[in-house]
Amino acid sequence: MRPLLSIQDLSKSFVLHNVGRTVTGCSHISFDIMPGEFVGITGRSGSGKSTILRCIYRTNLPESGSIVYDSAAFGTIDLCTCDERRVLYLRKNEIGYVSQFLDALPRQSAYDIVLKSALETFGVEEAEHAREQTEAMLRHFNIDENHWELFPRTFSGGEKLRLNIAAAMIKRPRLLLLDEPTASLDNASKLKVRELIEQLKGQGTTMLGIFHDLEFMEGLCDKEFNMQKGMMA
Ligand SMILES: Nc1ncnc2c1ncn2[C@@H]1O[C@H](COP(=O)(O)OP(=O)(O)OP(=O)(O)O)[C@@H](O)[C@H]1O
Repeated sequence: MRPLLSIQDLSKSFVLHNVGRTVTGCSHISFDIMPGEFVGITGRSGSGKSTILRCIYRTNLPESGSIVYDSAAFGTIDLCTCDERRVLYLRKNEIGYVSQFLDALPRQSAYDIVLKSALETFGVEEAEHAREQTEAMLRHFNIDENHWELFPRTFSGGEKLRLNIAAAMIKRPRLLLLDEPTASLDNASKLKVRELIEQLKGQGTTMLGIFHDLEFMEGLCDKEFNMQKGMMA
């Protein structure tokens, strides 16, 4: 079996033109993720964890190294060098990104946020199916039906997060990137997230996650590594 994601010698630094300095994001990172695996990244604030995830999602353009992803549509593809059109396709169809922040338009209902993802997946010609899937997904992630038409700005942290995960999961990503999704959640909501991750794992989703809370990660990861000053410790 080949890895779903193979990262070799990945480095990214940021040039701060205004102060004439270069800051290391991450340096010489190498690891593999096998299909269905859950890999955890730990490390202090500023150690480079999010930089790795953002390089995979190509929010950051990697500087050197390779991120070889085994895509369903394109076969093996290097996310460091592939063209933007393919990156957008993969974001839409294969790679999901969930953070603690809800990235939604201000006046969009919870239902519409998930429906938008569903329509991107199934196409507007399958609108009825997209609606059914949206409702099933909202129920699956315990979003109260009374909340579906509300703007999620007023939602609790846990509700926003569940909505985020629902919108990401309706696309059935082959690879899910979790960027500290439990930050600022209370213990009950963290447990809920853990349950969701266990469910996703059971469904065979491959995941790479950053968590500050080591207790939370206990027994959850197949592999984990620690970051220190941009490098794998
Ligand atoms: N866009 C950017 N421009 C300049 N410097 C950046 C940028 N993004 C990250 N950095 C720097 O790169 C280093 C690694 O940041 P990164 O966000 O990867 O850390 P992290 O381990 O995820 O931290 P946290 O746990 O606080 O989110 C930090 O020193 C940070 O200031």
